[in-house]
Formats: sequence, C-alpha cells, structure tokens
Amino acid sequence: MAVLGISLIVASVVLLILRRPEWFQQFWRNLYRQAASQQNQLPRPPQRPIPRIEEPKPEDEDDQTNQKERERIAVSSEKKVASSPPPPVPVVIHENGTSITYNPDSPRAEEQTTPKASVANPSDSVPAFTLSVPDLPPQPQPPKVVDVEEQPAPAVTSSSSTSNARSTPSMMMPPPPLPVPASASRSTGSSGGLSANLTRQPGTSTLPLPGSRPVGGSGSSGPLPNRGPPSSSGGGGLFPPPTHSSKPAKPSRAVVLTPGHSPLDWARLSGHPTADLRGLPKETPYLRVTPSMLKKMTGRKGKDAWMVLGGRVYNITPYIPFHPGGEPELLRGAGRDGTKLFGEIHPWVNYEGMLAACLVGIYVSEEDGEAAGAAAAKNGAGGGGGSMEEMD
Ligand code: HEM
Repeated sequence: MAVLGISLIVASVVLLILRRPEWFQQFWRNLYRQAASQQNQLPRPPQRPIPRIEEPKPEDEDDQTNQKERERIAVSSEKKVASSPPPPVPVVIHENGTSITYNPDSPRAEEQTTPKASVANPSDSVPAFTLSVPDLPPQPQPPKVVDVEEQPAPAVTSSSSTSNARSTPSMMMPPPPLPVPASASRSTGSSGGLSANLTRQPGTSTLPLPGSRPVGGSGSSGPLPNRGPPSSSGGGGLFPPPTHSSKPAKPSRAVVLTPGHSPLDWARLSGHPTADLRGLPKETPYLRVTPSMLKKMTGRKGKDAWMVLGGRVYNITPYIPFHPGGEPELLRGAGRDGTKLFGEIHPWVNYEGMLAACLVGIYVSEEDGEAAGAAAAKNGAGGGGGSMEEMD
C-alpha cells in the first residue's frame, strides 16, 4: 500500500511538471509574489542556507524544497514570465567567517545603480583588528640585541605584544639617540677652527662679532658664524655669556670721495706705464732722501707731501683726493716715516702697487746723503740729499 501511495504521488508530481496546467502555474505565480513581497518588507533576506564559495555544501544536504525550487526556476525561465521576478541571486563574499550578500532584488538596488552589500549572517561577529594575537603559536625568539650602553627599556605589561614586537624586528624602532651635551659637542668640535675664522680684521664691518648677538635670541645650530668661543664657565646655553674681551666694532672713518676720485679712477690714472706722478722734473733719477730732506716735504708751503713706506719715499700729493680715509688722515704721515702708522690702519693695502708712479727714491741716513748734497740742492729738496745715480 505504501509503495502504491508513493508511486501515485510521484506520478502526479511528474504529471504536473510535464503537463503544467493553468491552475498550477497560477499557484506558483502567487507563491512568487508572496515571497517577493516578504523580501521587500524584511530588512534582511530570509535566513536560508547560502551556498558558500569556500565551503560548498554537498548535494545530498539539499532538501526536497530546494529541488522543487530549482525546477520552478527552470520552468519559469523557459516561459519567460515577466511578472515573476527571478529568485534572488546572492553574491556571497566569504572572508574570515563573515558572509556579505548582495541582493539585487532589494528596492535600493532597483533605485540605485551601484550594488550595495549587506550582511547576510548578522550573527557572525565583526572581525576586529587587535594588536594582541593570543592564538598565535609561539614563535622563535630572535637573538637578543644588547645595546652598548644598556639603556633601560620601557616596561611592557602585555606579554603577547612583547612577543610580537620581538618577533618582528623590522617593526621595532630604534631608540632615539641621546642628546649630545653642548659642552661635549663644543669640546669635540672645532673650537679653535670656527672661532679662529672669526678673528676680525680691522676695517671689516660685515661679519658680526661673536658677542654682538643678543643673549637668548634665536639660537641657530647651523654653520652660520654666530657661535663664539667655547664658554669657560661651562654653561648649558647655546650662546656663551657676553665677554668684554672682544673689541667693539669701530665706526668707519672712510670719507666720501669727490666725483672722479674713486679707487678705480686712481688705478686708471696711476696704472698707465708712462704715468709720472713723482712731482720731479722729467728724467730725474731716483733720489736718496735723507731725514732732513723728508721733513720739509709735508705738503704745506707749496711743497709736495712725501712719505716713507717700507724704506721708500713716495710723493703722496697726487693721491690726496683719492685717499678713502681723507686728506687729513693721509697727511698724518707726510714728511715722515709712515710705515708703522700705515700698518696700524690698513696693512692689507698694497701701497707698492698703488704708488708705483709716485716713487721718489729711497730713504737714507744723513751721512749717506751728505755726499750728494749738491745734487739734492739741484732737485730743490734742500740739503742733505742726492740722486741715486750720483750716489752709485
Ligand atoms: C700713513 C698715513 C695714512 C693714514 C693715517 C691713513 C688713514 C686711513 C683711514 C683712517 C682710512 C679709513 C679706514 C676706514 O675705512 O675706516 C684709510 C683708508 C684707506 N687708505 Fe689710508 N691712510 C694713510 C695712508 C695711505 C696711503 C699711503 C695709501 C695708499 C697707498 C692709503 C690707502 C688707503 C686705502 C686704499 C683705504 C681704503 C681701505 C679700505 O677701505 O679697506 N692710505 N686710510
């Protein structure tokens, strides 16, 4: 009897599938609509077994309802029923135990073109990123790095994080370098080099003096020449305490030269090979100038100004309007030996080259000049002098 009943049921089902009467199709349409309306009302799709990509279920686990449903899908696709929407095609993204299903039949999917994803299994826990991984198997400990200075490491309470940090040496940041004490850097640095380079020559006003900056200003550790000599008191500041040993900057005593009397004009005038600025008759040989001769040539009473520089006597009269220090300053050395005075003010000035056209002769003692007294009288320099040719 049971076999007969089952065979009857099977035969009727087969007959229904093959014949597909009108009432049967109507029944399935209503069933579709009802299912579609339920899907639209519910925020989430109904809970049902979802085929997973990574964990496909075997075929024998499908029940008879799913089998019928597949048959129904096949039948409806053949007849192309426009009113019955296709069953939802879930797109499952299975990652770390979380299933995300894309339901194209949802109203939002119909309105928007961008597909939306929704959580298919809300019971699944959302994966969270944590630093501590307690389930990790014990990893081999790397060789312990012993610092040279054995600095105390910060205390770490979490053992798992400690093992992680030690197992990934690339993520370990090296300890910051200890700040070098200012006194040590100064002692090891060029304490004599930089300060020695800052030795100021008289007349230069471009380089600031080490002590001229205000204490407590913006300290710069760059190569700017704003560091003075190392502090003897050993203070920790960036700037040494103000010392009174450095010379204050002298105000420039340069004068404003009249037009046409610039240094370039003097170079043009005196640099010519045939330039003769001696103030002596032409073809006059170099003279032996005695002190008695020199002291009369002071630039006053209509006479030229002679000056001894380095044992040579120069007629500085034509240079007076070109002197950057002014006429009074220049005439301080007139009629005398101005070598020391010249060197005290501007030893860097090349007087030999600048006054080559003004060379009168050489400076000699009175005894040496006695023999040439007559020649000196002839040149108008008074007694006690003579020409070098006569002397030689
Ligand atoms: C011994 C007598 C002299 C005295 C007292 C004297 C004095 C001075 C003074 C005060 C200055 C200005 C310095 C400054 O800028 O603050 C100066 C500049 C100058 N003097 Fe004389 N001078 C003398 C002789 C000479 C001679 C014989 C020459 C030419 C060879 C000369 C060439 C210059 C030049 C080129 C400068 C400009 C230097 C510079 O700006 O670096 N001086 N002099």
